[in-house]
This record gives sequence, structure tokens and C-alpha cells, in this order.
Amino acid sequence: MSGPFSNVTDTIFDEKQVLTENYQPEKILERDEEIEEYRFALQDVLFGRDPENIMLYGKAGLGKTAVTKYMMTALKDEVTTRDSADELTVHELNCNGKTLFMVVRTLVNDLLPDHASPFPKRGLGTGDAFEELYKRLDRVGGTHLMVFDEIDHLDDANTLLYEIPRAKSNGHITQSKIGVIGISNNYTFRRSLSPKVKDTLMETEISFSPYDAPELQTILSTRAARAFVEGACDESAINLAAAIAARDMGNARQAIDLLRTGAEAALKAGDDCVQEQHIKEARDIVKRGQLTTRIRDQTQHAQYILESVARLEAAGRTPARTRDIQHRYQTVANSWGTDPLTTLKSVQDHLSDLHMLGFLRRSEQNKGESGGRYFEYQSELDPELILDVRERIEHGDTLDNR
Ligand SMILES: Nc1ncnc2c1ncn2[C@@H]1O[C@H](COP(=O)(O)OP(=O)(O)OP(=O)(O)O)[C@@H](O)[C@H]1O
Repeated sequence: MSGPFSNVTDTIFDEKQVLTENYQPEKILERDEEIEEYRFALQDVLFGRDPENIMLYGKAGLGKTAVTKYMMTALKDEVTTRDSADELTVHELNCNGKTLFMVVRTLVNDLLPDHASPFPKRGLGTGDAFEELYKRLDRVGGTHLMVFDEIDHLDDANTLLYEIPRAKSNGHITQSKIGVIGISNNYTFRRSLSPKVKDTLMETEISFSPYDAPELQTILSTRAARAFVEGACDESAINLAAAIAARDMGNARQAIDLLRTGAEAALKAGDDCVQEQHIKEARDIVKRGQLTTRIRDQTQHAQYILESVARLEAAGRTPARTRDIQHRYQTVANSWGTDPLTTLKSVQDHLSDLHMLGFLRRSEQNKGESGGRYFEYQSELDPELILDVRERIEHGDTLDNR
């Protein structure tokens, strides 16, 4: 009997998972200098000395997490072969959305023996959690590296970065050694630390710079060799994905996303080779996904006003004055079953915000001596794209392809 899946074939993907976010590459490419700095900063661990603290800086998708995972695995392997090294425990935590208490509590729970009851969520304070952490560290002993990803998102990074690196000199631990590895997208993070922390946190800083197109090509080709069936991906497709991502932010995640989305587009179209046209399609899909997110982040009425400008633009009636936009907005709001805001001022405020956010272009007009000054607006983005995205948002269609 034939069912909906009986004719499914995949002539494109082989190991598709190598193009997904949670795949950890065994080999890190094009990051030799950063790896060298990292190795140097970590090597004390091999000799049973106190580890250095390390801060990694760099924008999204530049390999900070991938390189850190790679280095931690390599260090753990090496430690087992060296008599001079203490036993090594690596704690990895993402600080996004966490409080200091949650972070310290997680570390404590990490160090508890199997079946022990976890540190209570309520009733005790951060000071108690730190006390328990020090007790646990000394009981387990050895060297502990604590990796704090997105450390700039932590509500109280100052206390964490004061307490942990000083645990030994303040006499809180005697049987164990700790090193902190902080990862941040935000170069100004260090400046936000208190002088007390800056003075005492002796650390190595490693900064990750954007990948250029040839570097991204190398990363993509290596992934493609495993991800695709032989002959199912054109080199020109890889080069285009690398070029687009390099021109944007030099982000490897974006380059990999483009290649995967392009390959999915090829598969959907029934083509058996990923080519430039599929990457272009992927770029539009990704762009549309990002725009959907940006538009969805606006308030309901701001979205109606944006849609109104797009409708006027599609009808060739822009640049438009505030009053004309307000008229159109009243129709648009009603069409979505909502009462429009009534004052001209509220429409003006939304237009001004949308201009500041880069959705609208604004030009100032002077109408002779009597008419005074006024603004005209038009869309910064393709109006058809905005209308399409708006339609999808209203109909609950998700196209989040970030
Ligand atoms: N040099 C590289 N070699 C192989 N793969 C890489 C390299 N750099 C990045 N990648 C891949 O690109 C993606 C993004 O990298 P990663 O998560 O390490 O970036 P990040 O700098 O930590 O970014 P974020 O701050 O957004 O977390 C991952 O899938 C990773 O495996």
C-alpha cells in the first residue's frame, strides 16, 4: 500500500546533521591564531598550576563557542596522559536570562554526588550558594574550568568575576583550583566591570574577528563534503553562500544556514544539485524570516502604519504626507478588525519611530512662505515584502528562519 511517504527520496543530503547548530566540528578551521593563544593560556593546567582566567570577545557566529568546546575536549584528553596534571572538571553554562543565584546553584548541583538532592531553589541566598560551591569544590578537588557563555547577559557579572577568581586568595578553597572562561559578544563588557574586578581579574583576552569569504569557503566546503551526496552541491553555491555571509558580518553560522536552507530549497524543487539560484532563494527566505521577526517586534498599531505606507507605496502614492497615511491607516486597522488610534499625534509618533528604526525614509518639505514645513514618508524596504510578511503575521504563519 502506498502512503504519503512511500515516494520520498533524498538525492541531496547525506549527513545533514553537520549543517545543524548543535553539530560540533571535530576540526576547527581558520582559527589557528586564536587556538594558539588559547593553548598558551590553558597550558598551566597540564602542570597542576592555577589556571589563567580567559575572556573571549567577538560578534555572533565567529566560532567562540566551537573553539572553546574543541579546546576543552582536547585539554581533558591531554590531562589524562599527564602525571603532573590534576583531575580536570569543565563546567559549561550559558548566562543568558540567568541570575547570579541560578548560575552558582547550577555549579553546586554539577558538583553534587549522584542522587544527592539539589541545592534548594528557594529559602537560601546567593551567599549560601557560594559557600556550598566552595565546600563542593574542595570536596571534589582537582582543577575546575568554568565556562560562562554570554557572560555580559548575567545580572551581576561583577560579583561572579570578583568571587570566583579570588576564591583561593580569600581562603575559601584550599584543595581545588579554578579558572574562569568568559565569552561575550559585547566588546564594551570589560568597561562595564567595576574597578575592583578589573584590578583583580588577571585574564588573557582573545578576540575573534569576522571571517572573510575564503575562510568561510573552507569551512563550508569541509561541511559540504559530509553533508551532501557526492556531486549534489556545486562549488559556485558554496562560494556564493560564503560571499553573502562575508559581506554581511563574516558569521559562520549564517553561512552554514544559507547552505542548508539552499539545499532544502533544491530538494523541495526536486533538483538534485544545490546551485547558486538555491542560495539566492535561501538568502530571500532568511531575509524574510529576519524581517518577520523585526516587524513582529513592533506594536500592533506601528505594524498597521507600516503596512499603510507599504500599501500607498505599492499604489505609487509615496512619498506620502502624515494625513494621507493616517487615512490609509484607518482603513487598514479596520480591515484587521481593530479601532484605529484617533489622534494625528499618535500617528506622527509611530511614523517617527518607524523612521528611526530604519523601516521608513523621511524627507522634509517646505511649502512656500505660508505652508510651513512638513514630512513625507516612504518605505525603506520592498513594499511587497512588507505586505507579504504582514499577511503571514496576521494569519499566524511562522516563517522564522533566522
Ligand atoms: N572555524 C570554524 N570551523 C568550523 N566551524 C565553525 C568555525 N567557526 C564557527 N563554526 C561553526 O559556526 C557556527 C557558529 O559558531 P559558534 O557557535 O562557535 O559562534 P560563536 O562565536 O560562539 O557565536 P555566538 O556568540 O552567537 O554563540 C557553529 O555551527 C560552529 O560549529
